[in-house]
Amino acid sequence: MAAQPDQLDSSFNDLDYLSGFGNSLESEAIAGALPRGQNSPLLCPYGLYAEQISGTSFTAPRKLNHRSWMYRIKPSVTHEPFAPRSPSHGKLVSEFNDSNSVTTPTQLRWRPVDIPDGPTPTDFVDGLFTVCGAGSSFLRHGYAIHMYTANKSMENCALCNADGDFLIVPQKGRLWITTECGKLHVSPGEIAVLPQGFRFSVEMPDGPSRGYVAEIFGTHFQLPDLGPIGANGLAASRDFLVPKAWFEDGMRPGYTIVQKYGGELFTAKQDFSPFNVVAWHGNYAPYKYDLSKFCPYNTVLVDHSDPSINTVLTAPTDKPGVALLDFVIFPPRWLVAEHTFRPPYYHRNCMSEFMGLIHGGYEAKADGFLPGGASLHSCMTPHGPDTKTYEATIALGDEAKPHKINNTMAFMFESCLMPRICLWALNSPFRDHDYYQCWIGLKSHFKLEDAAVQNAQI
Ligand SMILES: O=C(O)Cc1cc(O)ccc1O
Ligand SMILES: [Fe+2]
Repeated sequence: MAAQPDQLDSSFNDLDYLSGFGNSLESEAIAGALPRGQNSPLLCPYGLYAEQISGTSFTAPRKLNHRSWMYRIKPSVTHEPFAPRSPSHGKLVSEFNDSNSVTTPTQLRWRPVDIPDGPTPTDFVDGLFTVCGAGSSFLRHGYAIHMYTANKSMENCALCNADGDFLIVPQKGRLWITTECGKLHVSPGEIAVLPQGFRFSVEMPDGPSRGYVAEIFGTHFQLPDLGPIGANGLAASRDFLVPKAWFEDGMRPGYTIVQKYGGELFTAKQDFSPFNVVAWHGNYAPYKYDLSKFCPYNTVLVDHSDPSINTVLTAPTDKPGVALLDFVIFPPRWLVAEHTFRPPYYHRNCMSEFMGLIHGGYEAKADGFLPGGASLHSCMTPHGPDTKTYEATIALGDEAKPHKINNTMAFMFESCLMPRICLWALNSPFRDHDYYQCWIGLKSHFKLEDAAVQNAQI
């Protein structure tokens, strides 16, 4: 059969996906496995069990309602009782308070955290640690920002996050994620969203791996409105890829389900794989997105656009225009503004900004912000370009020609909630305690003589 245009695309190299954001989709690993005309027949095709997963309350308005139906070999309830995981994890937080985190308005920056090597291999679950966050998964309002460093695949176990949705940003090493809806292959430069409640298992085919995770409680990611931009631009719905049904049958003795519930981990044993869904349909499913597909917008005459112009996904609050968490990127793009200071402006923001770097450099920092590193500028904490960036920009002056920033992919998790910081992050050996030095050298360019000359001319 001749190759379809989509199959020539590099994302389709290995796996085939469904596409679209928030669509109602359906997929059968075996033809005829999806019941027709109803969701819950007395007997499902092939003797499968019908099971619904709800991502919103049953009564959520239709445009916000998320649910899917899975047709599986055994229902997911077929397991022994949950018990606290031993050893307990200890570095995951889902309700931020003074027993597990502290608060500081200081500008924070971290070098990339070392990836474990040597005799104690670490998988995605053990390698995940909370950096900061706010609110509570119990109260269904808030977020947590985690990072992971790991070097081995999860074996005979799956994670289920009852607390919220994970938005995973791999920085080093691919992630092969098996989910109940099927498989996702995610490379650095792509992101994956694992919505609340889905069971998934992460393989690390490249060994040592590192990345960032934003977790949101009580809501889901949406595509941002485009307003006057129009009907196209930024992230296109068709570029979001959803797995096709994939299942495994047979016994898997000692299989462990790890349930993250209220920031704590619980385990339950079962003797079969949770990835036993032969067919599914609905609009609640994991997905991935390749950031290089993003169509960025920017100023074409003067001044610097606010970073919201490049929002990939947004998790809303009930207040219009106020995000629980925006995922914003700073992709390769042309800078063309005339008589304009082109790097990010100096600013204080009522929202809090956590930033990471996937590869390359970041336009506001000449040094010290490295791929795999991170920074946090909390609510109203001043920040902006470092001294080197400021001086280099001014030195170039008005002669700056249109210029393309290449080989870069920085991102920001921006939230209206003020983050508390976990002590292991604040006291981390990777914390850059000299971060403030990058601005200390900013000197006054104020020339009172110019005012005197002008005043004399009046
Ligand atoms: O602080 C940052 O580097 C992120 C950022 C970038 C930008 O172009 C404008 C505002 C902003 O907060
Ligand atoms: Fe900022």
